[in-house]
Amino acid sequence: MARPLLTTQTEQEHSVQQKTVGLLVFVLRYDDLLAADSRILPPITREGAKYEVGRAPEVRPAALAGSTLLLPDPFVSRAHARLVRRRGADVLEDLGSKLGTFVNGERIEGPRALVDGDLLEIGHSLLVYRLVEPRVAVRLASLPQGIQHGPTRTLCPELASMSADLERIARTDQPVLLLAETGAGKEIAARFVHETSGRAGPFVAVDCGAIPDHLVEGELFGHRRGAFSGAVEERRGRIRSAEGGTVFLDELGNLPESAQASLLRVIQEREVTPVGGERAQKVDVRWIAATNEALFSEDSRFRADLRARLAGYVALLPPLRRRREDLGFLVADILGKTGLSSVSITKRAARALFFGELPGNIRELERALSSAAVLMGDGPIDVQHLSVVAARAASRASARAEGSAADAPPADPPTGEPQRSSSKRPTREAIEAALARTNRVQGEAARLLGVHERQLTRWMDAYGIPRAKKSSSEA
Ligand SMILES: Nc1ncnc2c1ncn2[C@@H]1O[C@H](COP(=O)(O)OP(=O)(O)OP(=O)(O)O)[C@@H](O)[C@H]1O
Repeated sequence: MARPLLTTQTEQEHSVQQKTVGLLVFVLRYDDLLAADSRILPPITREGAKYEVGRAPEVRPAALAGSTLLLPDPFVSRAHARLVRRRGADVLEDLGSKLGTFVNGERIEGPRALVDGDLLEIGHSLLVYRLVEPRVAVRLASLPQGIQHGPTRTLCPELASMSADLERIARTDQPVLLLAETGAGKEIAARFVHETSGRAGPFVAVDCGAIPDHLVEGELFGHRRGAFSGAVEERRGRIRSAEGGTVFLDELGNLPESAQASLLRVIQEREVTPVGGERAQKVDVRWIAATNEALFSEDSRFRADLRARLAGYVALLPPLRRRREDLGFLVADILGKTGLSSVSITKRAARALFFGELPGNIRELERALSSAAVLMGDGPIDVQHLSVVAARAASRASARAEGSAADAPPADPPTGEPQRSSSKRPTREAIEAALARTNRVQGEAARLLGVHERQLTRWMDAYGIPRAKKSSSEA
């Protein structure tokens, strides 16, 4: 039969997919959140090839045995589902399993072509489907347990390649600029660069948003005794304290304009003049900066020349919702710190926590799991133990009722797009809801509301809302 000239949308999607390879990642089992046995499964690359998904006879890491993908999960049927490569797409079918096969929380009734980022539930196992370029698939499939990224491993293709780049860049003296949403792991990445750099000096973190404007220069560059009222003794300043090591400028977007000019000189000249001092002092430091602001947008107030100096290597770290394949390692890392020997989670709670947006990223996951681990008693973690999920639902409902900006979805990582900003003052309740949602961290609340932190502070002052924490490290 002659092929129609016009292809259907599905066929067009498939032809796009042919340039990519589908990777199935076993992420975690709801019954054992401490297992940390996430792994990338061998990809199906040949047209018509298939594998069946079934229950492993014993508890062992998920693996392909012959043409069967064996999952170490008693809730998986012996012959549960089938994955077939058909016309360039990976198609998932349920094989009449007892508990069904779910994609993004919906039970599949017929064959379902998978798309990038799909979340699969088979029994009590969570898997993520990712589409990647063939050369990335080959590399990742040869490292099924992921690559090291700071304290944990990553299976996320984008982060894995960024992490490999960061490791190479770390050994040079190139400055690194980390762009990511709040709580997405910027400081973890900065420490990773410092630790792999081989630099003998310390890692000194400076939260540029947490220091009052008039003290920033003294804090960074140090000061002579008597340089200003209150300067009762001489201070080296953070930059000189990092001699031979790394200065991590966190929340760079909040650095006051006057300090931006002075910092530019320090980076260019590699010397620091303390406030009130006359002689410049040589410094040898590596610069890493991080921000969740759109520094590259045209209307950014940030100095372009300083940005250019700090942007030796720019890493756009993915938010947690774009790296759900790492949930298994992250969850095991976070819960490992609680000292518990076993932790499980109900399907309902797992969906509420792992399938949601998580605007506070890893920090939000960390807080949610740490408090759930306390509240669950003998377990498992259920929805009522996840106060963050309930708080978000309540805040959404109240924001909807107020018609306020607090209901806005989380922003994507800074891409150079101008940020949303609103000069219209939200209601007092919307501001309170944003503060409650972010555990009263002002920077994060401002981001939720789509405004600069200073704007939020002005609104809080106008309503008489007590000042909150500038950063989460004050928690
Ligand atoms: N791989 C990991 N394992 C366990 N916890 C992690 C991991 N990565 C990050 N975290 C935790 O998540 C939280 C946020 O990480 P981090 O401070 O690096 O994010 P950030 O992007 O710098 O946040 P902010 O924007 O608020 O400065 C921290 O409490 C950190 O300990």
